Amino acid sequence: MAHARPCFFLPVRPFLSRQASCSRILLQYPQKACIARYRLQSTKTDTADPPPNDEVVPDEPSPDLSHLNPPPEDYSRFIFQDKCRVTMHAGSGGHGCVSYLREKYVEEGPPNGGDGGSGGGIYIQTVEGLTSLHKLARRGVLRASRGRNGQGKSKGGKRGDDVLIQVPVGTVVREISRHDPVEEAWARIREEEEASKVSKEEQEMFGNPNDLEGLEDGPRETDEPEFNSIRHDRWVLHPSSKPSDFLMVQFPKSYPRRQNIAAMEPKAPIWLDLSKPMDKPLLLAAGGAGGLGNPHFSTRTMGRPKFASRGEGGMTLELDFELKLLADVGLVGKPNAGKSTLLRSLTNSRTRVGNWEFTTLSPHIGTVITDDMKGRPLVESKARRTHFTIADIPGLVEDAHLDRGLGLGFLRHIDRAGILAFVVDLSHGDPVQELKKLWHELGEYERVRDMDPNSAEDDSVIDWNPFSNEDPEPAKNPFREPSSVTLNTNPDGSLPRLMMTPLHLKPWFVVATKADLENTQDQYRALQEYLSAVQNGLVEHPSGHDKAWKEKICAVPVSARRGEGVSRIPKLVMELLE
Ligand SMILES: Nc1nc2c(ncn2[C@@H]2O[C@H](COP(=O)(O)OP(=O)(O)OP(=O)(O)O)[C@@H](O)[C@H]2O)c(=O)[nH]1
Ligand SMILES: [Mg+2]
Repeated sequence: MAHARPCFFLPVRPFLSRQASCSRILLQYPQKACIARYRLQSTKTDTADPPPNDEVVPDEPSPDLSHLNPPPEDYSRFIFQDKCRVTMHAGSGGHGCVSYLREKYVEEGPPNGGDGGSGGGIYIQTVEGLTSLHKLARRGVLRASRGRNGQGKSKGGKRGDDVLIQVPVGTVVREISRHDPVEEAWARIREEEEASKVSKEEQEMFGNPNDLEGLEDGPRETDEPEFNSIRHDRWVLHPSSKPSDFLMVQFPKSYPRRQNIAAMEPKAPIWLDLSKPMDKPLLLAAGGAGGLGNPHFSTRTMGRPKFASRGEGGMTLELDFELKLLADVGLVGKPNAGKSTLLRSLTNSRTRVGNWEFTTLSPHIGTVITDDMKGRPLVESKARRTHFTIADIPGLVEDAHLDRGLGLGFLRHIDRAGILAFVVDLSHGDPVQELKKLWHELGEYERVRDMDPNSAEDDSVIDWNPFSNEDPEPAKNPFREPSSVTLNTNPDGSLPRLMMTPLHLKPWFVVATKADLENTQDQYRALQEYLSAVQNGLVEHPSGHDKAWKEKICAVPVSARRGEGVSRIPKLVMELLE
């Protein structure tokens, strides 16, 4: 029996060969093919070219020049934000529930309203790998969710979801303002107690309470039960109840409550210096405590209370976040000096390079790996470090302190750098004068920084150490005042000061770039002579300080574009890091 042959009609497209589809793309976008060919050619010719100036530049294998002098389409957009302000709302607590047991043959069951869930808290954690605050800045307002209300059958409400803020290592968090409903309620209660104390004293003295003024304010629930004013902001009433039901009800004194974890909050006002990665989050603001269900208020005289308490409001914090990048080496130089090219030649960074000023508009960090990933160091050092980081910031122009160019704002990112590397262009102007001008701008930056009113508050900075095993001091009073918690204080109770080494005391060296260009030897020689004179104390230190660091000042001639001479820099940095 003959079988009918199955016949399939398949679309032709999926069977098009890969080569055919590629050629179709090339037809559609001919410029792409050109770019690819250009890349191939440029790599070939660049590697074949010998360096023109062999005297200054040490012999080294020439790397792929397209990496150090990249074509424009190689640039990746880098969104960077180093400052932002964010408002955060901790969740408020859910309300307690008014309910009673309902069962067959139980006519008037006991109260069984559940407690409200507590509100979600706000936590912060530093994470390695993050480099910018732009994600946080984009959010603007953060809200932790509210706790759910309690339910009948003694069911407690679900607690609100927390908010975790992840920030880069090196973020400084400062409080701008806070609105804490619990704290405000306590302040009101204290005021009322003061006022009632004064009124009692006056009653005793004059014996005429009718003459007194201003004593009607505030909750007087226990004093005058027959004229109860129901405080709806504190109590949830049974839905079927009428105000007249509460005429004879004596409401208990209700004090604002906090969650127990609120004792872990840092002292107000918040000032945190998060300079290390944290393995667990730190609580910034605990959510409001949940309200209590009606069983909490049953007494011998009132077995079935018709009310439950409301949840507490959550705290609102307005915080300022500032990122101070933590790099071991900070590159300081004029625009177009070749800082970014140097960073690219030393690291895998993809910082933008261009032959015009202000190519770099935001700081970039690159990491130099100094071991071969097999435990063997490529650079011998006593410090046994396997890597160090370099920060490239936008160039400094003359009179940057007068807000010329991009100003001095970015210099705060090299505030914490252990070593300063001055990048001077040998092919453009006098490198000695360039170096002096850069030091002058650094001095001006320090002067402006110290004049900053915020720096006066440095005493209150908490350099939070996530690795310390000491727990924050427990609160003595459960209804604590904000100042009762201290975090990582010194034994004498004072807060540790955030230490910033003055810039002139930091080790520094000079990177003389563009040494491959013609007529740069004389400039380099003059620079070297000047630096040895500074080291021997024959001329004034360019910072103008007598006690400035001048132990091992040197200049490294490099052609960052060809990647030549740059291998001296990791060795030098490792020596200085020791
Ligand atoms: N010949 C030569 N050119 C270099 C060298 N280093 C950098 N350049 C060129 O100098 C120009 C500026 O380099 P960048 O690395 O962007 O300079 P920059 O200091 O980062 O500039 P800004 O970001 O504006 O501050 C680019 O065209 C580089 O190719 C070098 O060693 N030799
Ligand atoms: Mg640059």
